[in-house]
Amino acid sequence: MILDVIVEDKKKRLKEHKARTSEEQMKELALVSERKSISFYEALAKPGLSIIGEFKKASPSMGKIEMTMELMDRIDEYNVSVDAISCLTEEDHFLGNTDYFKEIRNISPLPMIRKDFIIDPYQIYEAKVIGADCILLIAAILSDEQMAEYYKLATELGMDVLVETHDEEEMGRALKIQPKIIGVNNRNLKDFTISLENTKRLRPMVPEGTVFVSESGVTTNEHIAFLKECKVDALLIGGAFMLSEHPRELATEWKNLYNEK
Ligand SMILES: O=P(O)(O)OC[C@@H](O)[C@@H](O)c1c[nH]c2ccccc12
Repeated sequence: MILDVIVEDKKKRLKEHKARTSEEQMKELALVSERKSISFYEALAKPGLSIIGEFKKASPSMGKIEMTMELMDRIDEYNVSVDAISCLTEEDHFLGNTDYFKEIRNISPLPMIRKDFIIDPYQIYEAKVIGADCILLIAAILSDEQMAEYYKLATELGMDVLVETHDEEEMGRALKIQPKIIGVNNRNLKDFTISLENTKRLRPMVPEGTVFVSESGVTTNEHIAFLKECKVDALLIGGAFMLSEHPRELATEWKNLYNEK
């Protein structure tokens, strides 16, 4: 199963990272970091649809993504049309890294989420050090204890957390920690099939006041209309923006479509 492969590769990468900067050092760097986080939560909680625009160079489902524009130009467009940025830092399957993250951090005033497969507190300290405002915790790869512990650690470091779920069981486990932001991934990370029905099915489980994010597979106006019926607070969109030569227009069009009465 691909998710297992990604997590195994992550463990190897983690060893490399720890060999360069020890956990003790990374923790110290995180604790002395003076950067004040920008609220990811607020960016999504405000009235109307919010969009998290993602930057990624590849993915297991899309393969290597041909760049339709320079990184700078893309982020300039995101800066004026979306509410937050997601940047993949996973190296082996998404060709991400922490340097891209920092590069984007330097040219964007928007809150940013570090998108990775977090399985160790080290990555949370590292997220803080590279300037992340939020981290992703994927219920499918974490125990209840890990989810609770990592959520707390990120919060203590001043970051928000997007807890990602994919089915009822994961949603039930995630809700136990009462996260401020919860996401439903429409893509099954075990076999990559996409179903927006996931959002529809799990949406009623989420208590009012919790920010709800629908993630992945959003590519058409029909999808936007469908998700509007589900009443989401935010969408996480990657592929459609990466393949577009005009991500700003697309984001603006979809927001207008969603927000019109
Ligand atoms: O490119 P898409 O289908 O618009 O999806 C974006 C985002 O939801 C997806 O990249 C994602 C959602 N959860 C993840 C967990 C790990 C890696 C990637 C992801």
